[in-house]
Amino acid sequence: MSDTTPAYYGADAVGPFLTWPLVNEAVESALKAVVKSSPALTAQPRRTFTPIGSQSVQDQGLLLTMPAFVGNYETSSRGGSSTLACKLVTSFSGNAQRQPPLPSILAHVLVFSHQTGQLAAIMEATDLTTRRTVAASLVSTKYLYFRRFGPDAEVTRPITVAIVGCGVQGQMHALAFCQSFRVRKLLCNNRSRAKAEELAKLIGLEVGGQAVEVCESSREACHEADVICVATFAKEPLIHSQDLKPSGGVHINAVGAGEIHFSEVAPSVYRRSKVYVDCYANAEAELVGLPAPITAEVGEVILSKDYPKEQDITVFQSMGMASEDACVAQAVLDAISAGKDKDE
Ligand SMILES: NC(=O)C1=CN([C@@H]2O[C@H](COP(=O)(O)OP(=O)(O)OC[C@H]3O[C@@H](n4cnc5c(N)ncnc54)[C@H](O)[C@@H]3O)[C@@H](O)[C@H]2O)C=CC1
Ligand SMILES: O=C([O-])C1=[NH+]CCC1
Repeated sequence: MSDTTPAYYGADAVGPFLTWPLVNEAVESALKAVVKSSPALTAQPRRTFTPIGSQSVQDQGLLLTMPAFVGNYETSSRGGSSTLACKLVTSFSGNAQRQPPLPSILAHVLVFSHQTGQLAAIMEATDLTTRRTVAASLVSTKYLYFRRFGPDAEVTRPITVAIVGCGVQGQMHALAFCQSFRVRKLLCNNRSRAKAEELAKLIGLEVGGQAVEVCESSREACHEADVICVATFAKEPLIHSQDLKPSGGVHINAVGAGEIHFSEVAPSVYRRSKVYVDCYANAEAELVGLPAPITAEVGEVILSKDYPKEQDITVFQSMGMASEDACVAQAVLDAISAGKDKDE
């Protein structure tokens, strides 16, 4: 009888495989796979939210279950690939205040054989979640911002980036944007100044080569930014229309805010913007009340090459989707197996 015990991969085993080329490619595949006209076969039922009620707002938490099957999607290493997975992720926004602090978002992904349904692996996915979310912002910025200026703009065009919210997501966005694009200036703002200062120091140590400023307000951070990444739990808007560069030509990655994804950005911004999402089906359920129509899915833009105009204000309303986790987890598993095959 064959051994049916699933393999367990902890954070240390997964971490070395979460390189930007691997994660970006898997996330771009997922963004394209969910588009209706895509040749990939995707089933991504609505994710469930289980609220964990408590008297204290700080202690409130959520458990999300996120299943996805992505069949016959393109990868550079294997041609057509398929994946069946379910991510279990919790969101406890008070965790950062605990002693010692814990991440607000904690996750595992279960990866199944799409041929037999057997559970093949359980993978720690906290860092995977952070990186795939950042990758969705990187890919969106490439196609929704840079490509409006030409085919090589993501390599040649210098940009000023604002980071609003310098927690786990904000830090990883700052690092990845500075490492992936020509960032001439990085402007950091956080509710508590100490975290923005911590991030400025980290960027100086890890990247260097760009000016880094700590800003007292989100307005100060955003007023000259070409690209803005906002990742907080704020229920009230942090970015207003008058905070943006008067000339337009701004892209916002709206990443955070927990249950109401769009609360960080003011209606005044949405009303002037073209809004893009990772997936229509999730948007229908999770963006009820969004103060603007949705222009397209990011994957539609990648496939159609119908890029925004130079002076447009664009918002990537990132919700996070299970297909991204499934494609990244599968790519990590494939890389682990390829490494094992080489050793044998
Ligand atoms: N779109 C997606 O795929 C994903 C989105 N997220 C979301 O990203 C957001 C940030 O997550 P993490 O960085 O992991 O959390 P974190 O707890 O590490 O960082 C949150 C940051 O936001 C700031 N903040 C919290 N509440 C605030 C408020 N009311 N006003 C201003 N600033 C506030 C905190 O000072 C902290 O620096 C959350 O809303 C989370 O749900 C997380 C994972 C995936
Ligand atoms: O997609 C995801 O994993 C999450 N979105 C919001 C919290 C976690």
